[in-house]
Amino acid sequence: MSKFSLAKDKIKFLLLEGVHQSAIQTLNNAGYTNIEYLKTSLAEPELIEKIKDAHFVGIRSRTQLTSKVLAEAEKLIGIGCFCIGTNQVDLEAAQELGIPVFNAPFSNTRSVAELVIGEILLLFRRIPEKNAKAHLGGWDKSATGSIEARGKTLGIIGYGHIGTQLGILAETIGMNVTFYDIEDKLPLGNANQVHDLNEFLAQADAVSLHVPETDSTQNMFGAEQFAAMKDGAIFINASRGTVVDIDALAEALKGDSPKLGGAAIDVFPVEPKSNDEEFVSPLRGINNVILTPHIGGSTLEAQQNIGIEVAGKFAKYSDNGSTLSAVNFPEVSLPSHEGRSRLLHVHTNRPGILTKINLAFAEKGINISAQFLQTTDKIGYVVLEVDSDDSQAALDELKQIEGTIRARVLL
Ligand SMILES: NC(=O)C1=CN([C@@H]2O[C@H](COP(=O)(O)OP(=O)(O)OC[C@H]3O[C@@H](n4cnc5c(N)ncnc54)[C@H](O)[C@@H]3O)[C@@H](O)[C@H]2O)C=CC1
Ligand SMILES: O=C(O)C(=O)COP(=O)(O)O
Repeated sequence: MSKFSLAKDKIKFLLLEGVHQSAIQTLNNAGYTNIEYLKTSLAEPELIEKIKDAHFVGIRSRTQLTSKVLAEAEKLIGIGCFCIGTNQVDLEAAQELGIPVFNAPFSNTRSVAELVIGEILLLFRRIPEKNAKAHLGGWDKSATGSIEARGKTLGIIGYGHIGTQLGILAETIGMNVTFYDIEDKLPLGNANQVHDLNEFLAQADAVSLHVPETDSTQNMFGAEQFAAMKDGAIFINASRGTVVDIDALAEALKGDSPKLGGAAIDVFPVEPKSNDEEFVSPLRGINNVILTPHIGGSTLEAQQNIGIEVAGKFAKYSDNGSTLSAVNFPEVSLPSHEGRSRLLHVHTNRPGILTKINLAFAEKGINISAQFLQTTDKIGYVVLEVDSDDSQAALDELKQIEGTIRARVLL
């Protein structure tokens, strides 16, 4: 093993937020054993301390990987979000540092869709309210305000992986499904896309949000949107807390004749940093409101599959340089590379880099046996294969190329 490629047991993985043990198993199976595992997220100072010697870091939705933290992560080569959302990572800063960010775009989607179906049924029957009364010794046997889901309209905002599955499940219990999305989407089943948000809101008996946290979704739902909903409709948010104006939501749920019939909220603009911290919210104590601690994707099945998926992406990137499905990085899917050395080169995307590499190698008599290139607007990612005897010379040449962000060799 050469000095310029780390042995597998020297490659350090820092896994935070109690990711499933399947992640450790997957890494072990791939030969990676140097793993630090923590059940919690870390506040910035501790995170900076811990991340300094990590080559890979695995997080869930809580850990904030800001540009400041990333700047301190001198050895970091890969980030894994063991969840769907990647808004907790400064993706651009990671890209500029040549660090791919992976996530698990599918594994917990069914869990979220199932939870929302359950919540729709419970809210339509006013179960949260009746359940709370029964626990206090009350007996509210009444049909007032209780309705069936059959024949009602579910309006889904964000018709992606979760929204589409939710729509299919809702149709199986007899609901009509409409959706609102900034993109034109293929409607599944009998779903119907409505392009005007106000028209969409006026039709729906239940509105459920399934958009990512982006600039366009920040506070996209506020007083104006609640006012445009049907009287007595229910509202569900299991996407991100920043999408909804929480005070406006509280207003729409309060009073003697509230605008909304109920709500189920899983995500909040400010969430406790650990299970020991108090949950503070203007929604506490309001009738017919289900509050859950960001557990939409927290099922055993989802967590196990996510562990395998993201750890598998780490291993493929570390072993072969494959970046397939990275969210901030040129995607290259590569076979294993027996008998040859593979060089990975990340550079700022500018014309002529490949020519420079080829010229430099030709001058040194280094034969390139395979070459892969992918680019985004800002960076390019070249993977080259050379004879193992040439790998050190090739790496030295790559590091000299102007615009190089990172270069490393896999043996
Ligand atoms: N509560 C929880 O535990 C979980 C929450 N999530 C959240 O759910 C989000 C959605 O997940 P997926 O369905 O897998 O994402 P996705 O990327 O498959 O779908 C998102 C959809 O929203 C649409 N969209 C984006 N901006 C929009 C806007 N301004 N207005 C209307 N539509 C817009 C997109 O075009 C896309 O169709 C994730 O980004 C994550 O933040 C995901 C998993 C678990
Ligand atoms: O997958 C997502 O985006 C989620 O919000 C789930 O986050 P978590 O892994 O439960 O912290």
